[in-house]
Amino acid sequence: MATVIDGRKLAKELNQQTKERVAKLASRGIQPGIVVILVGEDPASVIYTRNKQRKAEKLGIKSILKKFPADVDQVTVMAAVDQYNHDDTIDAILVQEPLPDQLDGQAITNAIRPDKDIDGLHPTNLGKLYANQPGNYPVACTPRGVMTMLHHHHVELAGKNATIVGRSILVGKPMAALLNNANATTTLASRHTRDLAAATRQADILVVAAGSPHLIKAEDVKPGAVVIDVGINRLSSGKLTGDVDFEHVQDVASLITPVPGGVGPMTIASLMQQTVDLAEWRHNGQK
Ligand SMILES: NC(=O)C1=CN([C@@H]2O[C@H](COP(=O)(O)OP(=O)(O)OC[C@H]3O[C@@H](n4cnc5c(N)ncnc54)[C@H](OP(=O)(O)O)[C@@H]3O)[C@@H](O)[C@H]2O)C=CC1
Ligand SMILES: Nc1nc(=O)c2c([nH]1)NC[C@@H]1CN(c3ccc(C(=O)N[C@@H](CCC(=O)O)C(=O)O)cc3)C=[N+]21
Repeated sequence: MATVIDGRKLAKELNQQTKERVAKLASRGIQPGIVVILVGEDPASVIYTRNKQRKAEKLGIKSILKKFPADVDQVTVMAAVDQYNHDDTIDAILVQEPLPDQLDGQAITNAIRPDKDIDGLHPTNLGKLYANQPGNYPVACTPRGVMTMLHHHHVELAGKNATIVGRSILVGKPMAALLNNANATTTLASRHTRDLAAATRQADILVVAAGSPHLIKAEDVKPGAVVIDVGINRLSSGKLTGDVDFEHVQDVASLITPVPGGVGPMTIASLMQQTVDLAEWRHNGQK
């Protein structure tokens, strides 16, 4: 029977540290600030955005929500990014995914100042991550939160097989890079993977970020594996569920994250942590 990772508890501990760092900055007259750009009314995004706003306020971080209607044009969003790039009270810019089709998300990401790029999606930051460069730069908050969880539970990574299901630029790809940088042997799977079960069964560490409920079943998991479920799926019953058949996989795994209460709260805590990182780096002149 697996040990269930308590993401809420770990997030609380991390948030406490962040709060103390915010207080230290306050004594220097600095308040970290984040702006979330939300286009349209995607219901999931609205909920996440609300959670982020609430947490920021609790920790003493300035938080702005910049909302645009779903039919906003490229020039208007680019102008907003430019405005926050130059706003000295803003340390972190987050453009909520998904964006409507008429917008060029890549161009918007590329317009964000790399030292305010809280999701670590700017090519400069992605390049540093892939090159495994030392130094201070932002990394996508979900994979960062997963790494914090793994370290907290003393999960050995060097020489282990890690399979990541899902290759988005926000989750799967940076997750694979972080695990590979930590000397795990990584397999990055997608819909094109011929034998997904073979890829997941060889994993000592299995991270699932596909957005498909119950994609991973007990027989897909190596006995004793560490299973991290990033998926957030809303069932027709209204209940939230991950990508892993938790009920059965917990009998096979050694460590497992639940949904809700696993990766989600750690994503938000990591977002807050990294907002303070960005504020410290910028104000200390370390780019
Ligand atoms: N807990 C948290 O903090 C967060 C949770 N999420 C959740 O994580 C999930 C993934 O998000 P995101 O990465 O943005 O999603 P995307 O939809 O951008 O990417 C999904 C990825 O999963 C792959 N995939 C989907 N179905 C299968 C399948 N049956 N077999 C193999 N691969 C598959 C896709 O493959 P292909 O590339 O071939 O299409 C794609 O690479 C979602 O449920 C999202 O809500 C996201 C961010 C944070
Ligand atoms: N640019 C961008 N960056 C993101 O990081 C990003 C994004 N866009 N778009 C949407 C996804 C999704 N995401 C979540 C964050 C927190 C929870 C979360 O707090 N979940 C809680 C509770 C959720 C609830 O109960 O409603 C939990 O799992 O326990 C979920 C999902 C960030 N995302």
